Amino acid sequence: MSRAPAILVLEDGRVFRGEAFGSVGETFGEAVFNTGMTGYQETLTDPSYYGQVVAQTAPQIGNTGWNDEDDESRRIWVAGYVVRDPSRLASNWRAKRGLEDELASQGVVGICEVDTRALTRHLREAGAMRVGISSRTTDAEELLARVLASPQMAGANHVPAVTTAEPYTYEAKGTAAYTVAAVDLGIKRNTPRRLAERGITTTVFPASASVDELLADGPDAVFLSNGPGDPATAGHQISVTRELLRRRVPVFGICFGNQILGRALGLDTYKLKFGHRGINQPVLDRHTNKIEITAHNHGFALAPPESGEFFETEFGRVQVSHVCLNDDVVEGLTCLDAPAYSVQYHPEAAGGPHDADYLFDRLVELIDTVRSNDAKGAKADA
Ligand SMILES: NC(=O)CC[C@H](N)C(=O)O
Repeated sequence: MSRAPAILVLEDGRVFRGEAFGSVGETFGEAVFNTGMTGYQETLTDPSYYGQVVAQTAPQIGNTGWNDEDDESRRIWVAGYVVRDPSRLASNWRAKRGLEDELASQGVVGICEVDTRALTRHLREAGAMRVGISSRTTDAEELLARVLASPQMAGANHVPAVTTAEPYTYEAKGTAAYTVAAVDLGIKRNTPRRLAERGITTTVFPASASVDELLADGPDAVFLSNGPGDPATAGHQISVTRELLRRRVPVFGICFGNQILGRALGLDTYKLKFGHRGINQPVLDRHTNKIEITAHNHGFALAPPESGEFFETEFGRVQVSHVCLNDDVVEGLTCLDAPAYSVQYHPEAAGGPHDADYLFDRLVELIDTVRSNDAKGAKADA
């Protein structure tokens, strides 16, 4: 297959030359790398990647084609895609078409035949930065000028671009025992699916939903999803979360949701040098002292509290309940005096291992505890 020449230019001037992959054109975003050996369809359709140009460190991508089941949302969200060697064959019983056809039909600009190992090592050394990919020009200087004029990830509010316009409901499987209101900051389909398996009916709300809208049908808990952009821009959701904490509504947050809960509890967020993106990140759960292998996709993180594992907030004591064993990054919070907890990674996986699935069981346990305390309280009042 003959391909047009393409170039990739990083904002520090480093240039990689390759060939056009997917749509022919030009695109800009934050250059990041994902280390997953599998799961490229889920990666491409994860709304948390909005605004990012994703390089896959696995050398050959596309082997299992594209199917009709594994999309994690309604479309591909990455700003651009970088691979070493596109598979010439799509071989899987579920494949409906090839990866490149899908990229082209969704207008996603990519580049292949790039030394993704050298690119990744460069990003690890120099940190995540802006990048441009073009199959319209081969002039690196000209593209660099446009890269330098493109927007930064720090300070980016990308949630409005990915959130649902209208609320929708995902029904529980079997007996419906619980209801959850989910704030869609860029939710992946596997989350309501995981909740449904536990008898939870989930209503997914636009990110702009107010506390009253979220609580109108009396849900048992509120879920804060993953999502793209800088958590420092999520002021509305942070104040919604503070109100939920005040009203003692159970809250569970993942990824962006963990950053929102943390900020609502008074912690700061900061940008990691190059982030965590992959499906084999070791995390310690301090509740059980067990290590789980987890799926990550985050470029920001919660700043560790000065007091260490435990810290005091206006909502009571909080524990840093999960930490990443590669670099000690805060990976989860548990409120000890309020019904709220969160993790920085992806218990819904897709792609990735299922070690963290227990976190959805914890939500059911939390709701049951709150329900039985409420029942006791009502009895005591009577
Ligand atoms: N997957 C996510 O929710 C990512 C959260 C946030 N956008 C970050 O990069 O850290």
